Amino acid sequence: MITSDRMAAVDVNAEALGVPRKQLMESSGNAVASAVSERAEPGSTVAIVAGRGNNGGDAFVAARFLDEYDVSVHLLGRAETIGTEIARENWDALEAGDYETVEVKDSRALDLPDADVIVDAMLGTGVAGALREPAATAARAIDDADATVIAVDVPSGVDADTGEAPGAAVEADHVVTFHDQKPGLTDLDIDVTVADIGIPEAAELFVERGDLLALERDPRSHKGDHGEVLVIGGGPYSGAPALSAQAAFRAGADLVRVAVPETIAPDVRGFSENFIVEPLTGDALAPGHVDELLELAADQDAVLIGPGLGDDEGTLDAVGEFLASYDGRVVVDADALQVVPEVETDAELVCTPHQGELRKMGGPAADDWEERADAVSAFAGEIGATLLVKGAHDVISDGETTRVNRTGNPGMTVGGTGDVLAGVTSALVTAIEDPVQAAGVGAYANGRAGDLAVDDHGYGLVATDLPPLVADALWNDAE
Ligand SMILES: NC(=O)C1=CN([C@@H]2O[C@H](COP(=O)(O)OP(=O)(O)OC[C@H]3O[C@@H](n4cnc5c(N)ncnc54)[C@H](O)[C@@H]3O)[C@@H](O)[C@H]2O)[C@H](O)CC1
Ligand SMILES: [K+]
Repeated sequence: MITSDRMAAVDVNAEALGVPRKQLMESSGNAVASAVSERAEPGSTVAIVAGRGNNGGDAFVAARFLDEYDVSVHLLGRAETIGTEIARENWDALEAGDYETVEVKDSRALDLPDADVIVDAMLGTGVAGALREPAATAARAIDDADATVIAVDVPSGVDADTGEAPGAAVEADHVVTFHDQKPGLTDLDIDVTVADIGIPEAAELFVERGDLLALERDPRSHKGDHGEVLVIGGGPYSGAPALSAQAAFRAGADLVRVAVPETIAPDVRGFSENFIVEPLTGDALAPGHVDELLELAADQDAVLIGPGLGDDEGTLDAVGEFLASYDGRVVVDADALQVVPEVETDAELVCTPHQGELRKMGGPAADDWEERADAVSAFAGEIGATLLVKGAHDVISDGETTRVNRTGNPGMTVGGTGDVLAGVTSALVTAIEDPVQAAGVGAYANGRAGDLAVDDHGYGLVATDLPPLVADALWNDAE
């Protein structure tokens, strides 16, 4: 089962891993042609009704595999409005190959032949809202026709994730969907074929640039929409909470508050004028601070607890009490991690241990990353948290979904890069709904930033190089 957002990411990841989209479209088109030939004898009349996106593109490819049929392709619009290069190339190939193609100027002009099979290739996962004209009238014309209707990927007008049709929709007899079943198709009592179109398993497992699509922002958003983060840290160390806070900004947080013991508050303030520093009495986090922290955390979108806390007993008690009473999203890092296995909490935990900290949490040790992926998935399920286990290959899992990140380099063993990753992740869990995807993008961006830093500084990179490069990795790194 795969949602259309994840499908879009996997599609781009496949391309990043060397499988061209054009090849995916060829495979999709081939699968559609197979579905036609399983339901109609050669010589039958096949009418293809195509939209101007890649859903239509799939059917242009299918037409080329249906030479033994009497095929006509009806494009809803003019060829020059075809929206993607690969669909346009496939349309041009039809015209060059003397296939029967019709550009339907408007819905009144759709003149379907008396067909044995109609292929519905108007819209797939790109549909947004109720069907607009001419697709709406075309959908009714398809339903009124006395033909077997085969839908490409999703019946046009149906939302692939919910199965709902806010407006007109094609009632298909059969759907050929690609790569994996779509949630919205399972409730429709229609016969569905899931066609393998050559997307490698790696495109779902490895975090690649397709996963950055999850960060696309609604243009109508406004201040505060993109994450208010509270960082709880410091005590013996002031650099760690400051680095995490800076990293949270660079990963898109709108507001960052930093709650640190008053003894280091001036240092943290000195690090950047962007933070709102909330001084805590004394020189270390203590149980007496918990109520104040819960108040501060109440209207935040995420909390990060751990950077630079130190591990004296009172501090760890305070972490346990905070987690036991908080029910929002919390990224837990560094010394706070050891508290997690013993604490009962309603909070949604995202833990970011390195392998040594994972063992201290009672987690598995496994050198080989594939073994580690399975072991981390099992442990994440056991403790009911999302784990991001750092390593040459970072492993991210919540026990259900497991991702692996391969960006980064040995230069990143320098102190502080973990504080940056924790800060980045605390901002991303406010922007990306699924914590596994958020942590995966966090690991990817942190590693990419490290790779960009090595380009500038070799292995002389330091953690403070990373935060600005994280922003580059997230927003300026399109290949
Ligand atoms: N993901 C994969 O691995 C592959 C997907 N393929 C096919 O591509 C489509 C998705 O293509 P896309 O171009 O993103 O969108 P669509 O073609 O589904 O639709 C876009 C098209 O429709 C217009 N439109 C959007 N909303 C409406 C509306 N409410 N009413 C009318 N028209 C609408 C929009 O303007 C565009 O013109 C996927 O389903 C697969 O079939 C790849 O080819 C194979 C791999
Ligand atoms: K369709």
